[in-house]
Amino acid sequence: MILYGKQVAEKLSDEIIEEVRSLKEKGIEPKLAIVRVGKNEGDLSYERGALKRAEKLGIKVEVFELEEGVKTEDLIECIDKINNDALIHGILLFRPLPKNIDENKIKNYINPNKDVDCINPINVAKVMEGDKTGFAPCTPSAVIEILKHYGIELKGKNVVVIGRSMVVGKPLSMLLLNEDATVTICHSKTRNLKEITKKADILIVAIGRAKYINKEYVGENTVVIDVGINVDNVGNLCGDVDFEDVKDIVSDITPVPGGVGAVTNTVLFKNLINACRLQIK
Ligand SMILES: NC(=O)C1=CN([C@@H]2O[C@H](COP(=O)(O)OP(=O)(O)OC[C@H]3O[C@@H](n4cnc5c(N)ncnc54)[C@H](OP(=O)(O)O)[C@@H]3O)[C@@H](O)[C@H]2O)C=CC1
Ligand SMILES: Nc1nc(=O)c2c([nH]1)NC[C@@H]1CN(c3ccc(C(=O)N[C@@H](CCC(=O)O)C(=O)O)cc3)C=[N+]21
Repeated sequence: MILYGKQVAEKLSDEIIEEVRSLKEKGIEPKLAIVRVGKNEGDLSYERGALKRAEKLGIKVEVFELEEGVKTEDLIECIDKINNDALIHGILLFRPLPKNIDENKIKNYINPNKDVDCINPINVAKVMEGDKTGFAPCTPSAVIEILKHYGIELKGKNVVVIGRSMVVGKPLSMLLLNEDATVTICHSKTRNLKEITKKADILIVAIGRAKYINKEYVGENTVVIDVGINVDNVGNLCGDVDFEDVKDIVSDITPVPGGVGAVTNTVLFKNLINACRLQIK
């Protein structure tokens, strides 16, 4: 079966539309700030998806675009402005940042109550602890939403995650653990990757290499979740998994586009609504 993200996104959107309506009745206009440094294609793709989604949901978005060469101080100034703006409830800062910016310094500046993509270490710690009062990052949450929507049980399952970034792999592994999955985390130094992935009940791929995972990596009953967003050699969006090569072998698979990415931008606004609620208390 193909696990389409669109259906999951539509269901979540219906719930968000209700929430937006009730906030607007109280005189609150939910608003998100997107902070983008440079013009990375992955960032722009996310931004496009998010702007389209926001329009459907009746949510305002302001994009703060900074030039590729900006200094750490300039970015901090931008974040401070957003932190202190009572009419903005959430901040999405695209990562990774250019090398000349000190990401470790930046992440502490984001107001934890506006941190809808879980960049501030306070929210990261809450994910580690299984404390649901913070914000879990959008992409890992989107993966969980898809699995739950399609009734794919996690409890006791062997789940293999490839990738250990702070945007996807690491926090996702914690969320899976919180759902009682048995989690194996793989990365570029992992030996015998194919042997490990073939035994997975659920294989989640977030490595950032176009169509890297082919039929040699999967088994017949594997559920494959492809988080990757890449551009192939003819300019089309594609995942980290070679969809055509594996689709007739595995039991289920998410497409790209129209899979995880489509849900990520909806979870973003679900988190924004929660941020609004935190800030009006
Ligand atoms: N769908 C969505 O909503 C989103 C999609 N993405 C996409 O997901 C992908 C991953 O993003 P992100 O986590 O930020 O990427 P990073 O580049 O930060 O991390 C990639 C991870 O993959 C590992 N890796 C790289 N090559 C291999 C390999 N050959 N074998 C095994 N492991 C490997 C790296 O290992 P090591 O740590 O050893 O270097 C690293 O842990 C990208 O395509 C990105 O565009 C990202 C965010 C959201
Ligand atoms: N702090 C941070 N968090 C991220 O989650 C993050 C990031 N930085 N940097 C960039 C990557 C990339 N990423 C995408 C998410 C959704 C789509 C998306 O909506 N894709 C649509 C297609 C949209 C289109 O291009 O029209 C789809 O897959 O169907 C794309 C890309 C999140 N990332």
